Amino acid sequence: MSLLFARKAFSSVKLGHPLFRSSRLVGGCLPRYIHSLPPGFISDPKYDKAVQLTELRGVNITHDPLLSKGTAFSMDERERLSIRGLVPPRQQNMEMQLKRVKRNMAHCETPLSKFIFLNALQDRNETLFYKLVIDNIKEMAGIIYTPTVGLASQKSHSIYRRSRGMYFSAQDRGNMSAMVYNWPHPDVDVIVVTDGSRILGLGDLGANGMQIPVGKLSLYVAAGGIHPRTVLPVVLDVGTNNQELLHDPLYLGLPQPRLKGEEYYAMVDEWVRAVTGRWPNVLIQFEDFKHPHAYNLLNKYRNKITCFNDDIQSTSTITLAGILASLKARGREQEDLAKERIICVGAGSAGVGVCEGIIDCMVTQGKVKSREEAYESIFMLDQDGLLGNHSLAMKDPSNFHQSSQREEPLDELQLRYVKKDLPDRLGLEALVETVKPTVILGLTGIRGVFTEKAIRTMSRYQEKPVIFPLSNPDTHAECTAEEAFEWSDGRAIFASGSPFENVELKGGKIGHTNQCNNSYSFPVSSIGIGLGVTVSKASRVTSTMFLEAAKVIAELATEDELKQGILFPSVSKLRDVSHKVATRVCEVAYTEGVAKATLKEGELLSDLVKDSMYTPEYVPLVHFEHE
Ligand SMILES: NC(=O)C1=CN([C@@H]2O[C@H](COP(=O)(O)OP(=O)(O)OC[C@H]3O[C@@H](n4cnc5c(N)ncnc54)[C@H](O)[C@@H]3O)[C@@H](O)[C@H]2O)C=CC1
Ligand SMILES: CC(=O)C(=O)O
Ligand SMILES: [Mg+2]
Repeated sequence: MSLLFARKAFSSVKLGHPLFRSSRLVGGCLPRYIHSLPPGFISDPKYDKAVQLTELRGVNITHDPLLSKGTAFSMDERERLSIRGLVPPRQQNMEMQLKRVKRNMAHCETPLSKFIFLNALQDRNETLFYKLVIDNIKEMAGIIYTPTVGLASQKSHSIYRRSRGMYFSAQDRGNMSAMVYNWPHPDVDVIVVTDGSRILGLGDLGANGMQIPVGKLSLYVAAGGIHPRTVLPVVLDVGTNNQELLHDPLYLGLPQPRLKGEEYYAMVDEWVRAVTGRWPNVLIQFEDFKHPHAYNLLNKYRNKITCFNDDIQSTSTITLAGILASLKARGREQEDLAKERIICVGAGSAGVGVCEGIIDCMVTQGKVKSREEAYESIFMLDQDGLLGNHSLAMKDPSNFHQSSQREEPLDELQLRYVKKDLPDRLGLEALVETVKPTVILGLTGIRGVFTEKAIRTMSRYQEKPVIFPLSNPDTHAECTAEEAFEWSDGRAIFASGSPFENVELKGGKIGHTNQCNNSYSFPVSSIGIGLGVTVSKASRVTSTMFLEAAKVIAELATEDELKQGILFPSVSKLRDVSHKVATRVCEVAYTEGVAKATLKEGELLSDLVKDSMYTPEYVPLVHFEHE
């Protein structure tokens, strides 16, 4: 089909035509692209690849980041799409554009200025942005995501340039089902939503929290191959209790205290109804909701819509994968998970979520008689110390955490972890001496919680202590990589939520650091899961998907890597790993009967996933007339 013919052929295509709603409908004669074409794309044998349809012309194209190619528009496109004269005369390819972008970025002196630079690029030309991010993923992820995204969130109202995503505020109650139609793209596959109440370990940042959904979805696209046209970052602005923001005239969210109780849940409910009303198959990822809202919302919606909570469920996947891989690295069997003694410091959404995933795995391995027995392996602390037996507390005050008395009673989930034979509020250092843990996890958001004494004591009992300070950003990690290696005499198996450089050890050895983060680790967990759910059009996100994803990830590091304390495969395999995780998640979706995508006879799930993955490349633009 020539372009001329394409133009004629599509001149009668109306918006609302199935072509614009589902790429599958064009697939019958175009098997290679059956699943991969996003709405508005069609295969053109002349190019042996997809072409993108647009009814726009001129600046409406050059100013649209999803359509723009900057200086790379072909002469033919400039002619046909009324772009001639609107961009400089010389056509350049993407390689040349990348050279310019990198050179300009090198002038940015701080991580925040790099963040602003990349944001601006994303707002001009998403294809080029994603090409840059994918080709330089390690460097770029630290800017568009943690740690820099933390600082960008704190300063979001000061550095604001242009809006991305959608805000639904308490003022919008009653209007949300109409408002969702303000989003210009007809198909949305993935929404990441936050209420800004617990942004990384930085606390309540209100509407500034938008940077997190934006950053996570950028990684979804770059690492997971979800099409950028089908993702939607959202903030639910229910107010903020952050006094500094409330008193800052530049703050862009509602300057009012957070909604509470029924009012809060009613607003979330209205929003869920609005988005699922317009996009019934959308995957909703709840992100950075404070405890107990995080669990309450997950429990309310997990069996009704396609959703999951990233902090609770995917953190569990990646942490479990890290622990399983560490077992191999320590010369033990993965099936011996139940023999581990794990201290988890932090009893919030992430801490409890991670530990529940570990318990699920112990139970499926069949080495414990009951779920209750599995809980015996995990010791959980909050800011007041161990969740222990209240009647044993305070016999020897020197052993106890010196902080305030626990204000809230433990909730149903935390109560599962109470140790009846250990005193309540036992401090970390005394607990480490008592329990001699093999693994210590930090999910508190508090820098310095892993003290020198705690780590040195742990290292006395363990040849290779597994030390995971998982809080973000790096300034809020429970300990640094240097500290972990120094206090363990270089023997730690180390993983953190935000990236830390490898540490030079005595004798020229290297202390390898791993990044264990729900959305960005080598590999990714939520992204692989999200891709699998989207491709299979799963109606529910099930616990088995998270567990199976962990098992896939735990198998990926090579023997040699494991010996060096490297738990996850190298960055160069990032997209391969997303592909593997997504394929396994699809298998689970079909096995559990929640997949809705119809498979063609003989079609392999791994091909289905591969064909669905977005790659940033310029595709020919074809104009069609809207009748
Ligand atoms: N690496 C990763 O992929 C992820 C990391 N996180 C990090 O985990 C942290 C916590 O997140 P959530 O559980 O959602 O927050 P949350 O607010 O629900 O829970 C925080 C918990 O830490 C406890 N805590 C606070 N200060 C403490 C102290 N000094 N000692 C011991 N416990 C203390 C609190 O009592 C609470 O139980 C955040 O910093 C976040 O960045 C969260 C999700 C994913
Ligand atoms: C990584 C992440 O989701 C968090 O720190 O909240
Ligand atoms: Mg999070």
